[in-house]
Amino acid sequence: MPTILGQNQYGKAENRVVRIVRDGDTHHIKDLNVSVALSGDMEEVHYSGSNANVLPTDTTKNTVYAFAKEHGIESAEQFGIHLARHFVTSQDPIHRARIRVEEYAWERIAAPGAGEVKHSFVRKGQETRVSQITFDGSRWEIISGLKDLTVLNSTDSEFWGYAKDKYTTLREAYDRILATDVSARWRYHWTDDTEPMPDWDNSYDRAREHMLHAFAETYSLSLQQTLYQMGSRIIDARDEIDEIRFSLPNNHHFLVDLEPFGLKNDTPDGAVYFAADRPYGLIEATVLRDGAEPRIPLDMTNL
Ligand SMILES: O=c1[nH]c(=O)c2[nH]c(=O)[nH]c2[nH]1
Repeated sequence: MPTILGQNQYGKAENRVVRIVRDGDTHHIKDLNVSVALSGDMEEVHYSGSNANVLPTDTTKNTVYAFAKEHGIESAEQFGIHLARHFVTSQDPIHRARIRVEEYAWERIAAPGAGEVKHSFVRKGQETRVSQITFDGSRWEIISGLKDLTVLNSTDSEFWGYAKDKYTTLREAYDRILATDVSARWRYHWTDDTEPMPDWDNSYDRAREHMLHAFAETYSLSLQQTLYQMGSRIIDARDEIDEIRFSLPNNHHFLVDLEPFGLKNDTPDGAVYFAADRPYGLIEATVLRDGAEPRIPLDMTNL
């Protein structure tokens, strides 16, 4: 049976880069995990083992560190744009570069007496910022987002009126806990080098803020409804974003049956829940600007 090579890409994954800017004794830290994936005229290396078109993955790693030194890290997106442009424009056989960046946030330790410490940091335990930068020599695709942003509403959430069959045992809920670990990816309208770029950091902060406010302010009849509110709030408020996709586990909290111990656990005040970790409902959807093309992959969580 004849065979042919299908889709392929290669590069160095998970280059951990930490850059410290020392502004007198006040230091600033950027902490990234950068993955490079290149594709182009790579038939020969697969068919015959000729490496003539292969820029070594080791070189892609070195480039990440050299660029961090030479160009700095203004934002994850900007850094990815520099790298993608470099690989595609400097190597003829490379036609496409995809750079994935995870960013870990650090905050200064505030020590009693010393005020804010200028060079001691504690890693923020909250979400991880993520982005994916793709360049094919003419068009850009920038997808940014976050994962593991854990949120909880202790009221203003109901779930009832759902379809029922002979396997349905779920009790209708008129006041439940709604909790999730938000994983979101949004796609920027910007694709063309000649157009002004968004302010990536500001856009991230605003998108995160809109999403949290919508989560807090929505009186929820389902996690699906809350998801749509979170997405549409961002699309309405941020012109630079055309599409946003969410993957939201429903982190179930079940009231514990304490009847065996003669304890009633049916009042909202002091109610005791079992926080289950699995199985969980998984609610996923994309919210689009009207007319925009859906481009964020359905299974986006490793992106
Ligand atoms: O917000 C929810 N959406 C569902 O689709 C669902 N299904 C379920 O069992 N509980 C919930 N909650």
